[in-house]
Amino acid sequence: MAEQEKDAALPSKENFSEWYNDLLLKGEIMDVRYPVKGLYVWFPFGFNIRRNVYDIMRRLLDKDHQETMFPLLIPENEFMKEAEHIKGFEDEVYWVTHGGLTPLDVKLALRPTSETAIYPMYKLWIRSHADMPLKLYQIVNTFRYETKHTRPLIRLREITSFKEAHTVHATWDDAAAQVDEAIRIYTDFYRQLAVPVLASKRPDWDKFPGADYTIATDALMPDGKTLQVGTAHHLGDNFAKTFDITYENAEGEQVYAHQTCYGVSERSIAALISIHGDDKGLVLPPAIAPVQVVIIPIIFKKAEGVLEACEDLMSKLEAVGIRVKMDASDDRPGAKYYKWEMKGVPVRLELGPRDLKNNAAMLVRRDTGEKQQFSLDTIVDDVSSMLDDIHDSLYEKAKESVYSRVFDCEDLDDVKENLPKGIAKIFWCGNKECGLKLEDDIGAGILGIPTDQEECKGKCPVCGADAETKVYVARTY
Ligand SMILES: Nc1ncnc2c1ncn2[C@@H]1O[C@H](COS(=O)(=O)NC(=O)[C@@H](N)CS)[C@@H](O)[C@H]1O
Ligand SMILES: [Zn+2]
Repeated sequence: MAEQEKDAALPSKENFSEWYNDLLLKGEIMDVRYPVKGLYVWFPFGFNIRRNVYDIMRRLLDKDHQETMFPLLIPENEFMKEAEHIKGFEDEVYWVTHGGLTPLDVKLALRPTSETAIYPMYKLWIRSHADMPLKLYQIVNTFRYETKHTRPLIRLREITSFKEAHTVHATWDDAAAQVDEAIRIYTDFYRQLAVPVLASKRPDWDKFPGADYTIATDALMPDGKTLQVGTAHHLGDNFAKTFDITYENAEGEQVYAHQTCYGVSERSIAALISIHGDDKGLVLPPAIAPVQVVIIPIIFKKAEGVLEACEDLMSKLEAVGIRVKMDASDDRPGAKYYKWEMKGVPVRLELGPRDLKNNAAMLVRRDTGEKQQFSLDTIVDDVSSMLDDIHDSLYEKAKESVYSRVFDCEDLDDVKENLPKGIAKIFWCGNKECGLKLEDDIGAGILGIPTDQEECKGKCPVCGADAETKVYVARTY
């Protein structure tokens, strides 16, 4: 790792963009120095976070999904089948045209997402009711020739951690229920990352190409912009008609199946780093921290049993499944504190000769900096409950930060005044021209109709017609 960049201090989180980019290096998350635009390299520490994050996703999905893997390369004739879908991806798809020096007779798309790789196989696998609901997912890399500003973890050209689920159902309603279940799973997934998300139904012009409708989960970033961190799409029978995915119904007729797909990427990691980090570096929710406790032995001339006591503590903590590391290097304690704070280790345990004499150790919380002595007799339970407290307080703080930046607005001036700070809620009559004019006028996007929207009456700020819904609007990544 290039040491020189790591020495300068981390910029303040006030200048979020510089802080974020510098932290990806100092926190050993991703190295942006790979010589292809939009492609980045995972440092092992960052990759360890990724593994913990996707273990949570797998635990949630494996309850009633199965994981599999489809090919990366999609033949042009399959890719070009779904008209809507092509329109959505034709200027983003990478093509493979040669095998070695030999031009391919059929050029192959690098999957930007995998509907057109998977659904020709679903056609072969779906025969009858008994084959549904089919719920498969894969965690793969996908490729999109993004023309907007690329950013590590946020907007990549190779999405390295694309979790895509693709389900098949007998009816439109069954698929609609699955879309709701997908959003429930995502909300739970993000709760475990201590990241609050707002779910809303995207306006029609912003739905996934080829879908009936899209429900998205957005996270609110420190700079007041929202990041779309997960989406679930009701595909109706659009793709089933294109790929001829049918099953025999009770009356013996062949009917088209109904489908959903839903995806999350490494944006999940961008959100947790951005929302919880501070001016000293990463602040990692314990559930995904590669190191949950770092033990720092405070040694003077003679070790006086400190090292042995630390080793003993380490094995006790490991025995209850806590991820613990001891830093017995000959760095000064202050340098050690700086290093492990930068890497977001939730709890630091300090143990010196005096502590040993008092049969105690010092626990320091990374999120609040609070220091407190605990008896060595109860320290394992104290560490476990401290890790739970850290998660809960990170989540409460993050929720508070979101709610304080969602502004219920009466008119467009109100919206414009509040947009730099976060999300605005404003009435909208629902028709497209008003929506596009609204977006144009405020220079921000309509995120959509909140899924937890209660009935309300008002006037569309553009045309004055009656409106029954308020929508979230925000500047977005
Ligand atoms: N270029 C990108 N870099 C990082 N994440 C991305 C990128 N493009 C999309 N994503 C993430 O991937 C999620 C799913 O992408 S998507 O286009 O909305 N949906 C699909 O591709 C569907 N096939 C569901 S898997 C998005 O919600 C967003 O969080
Ligand atoms: Zn209107």
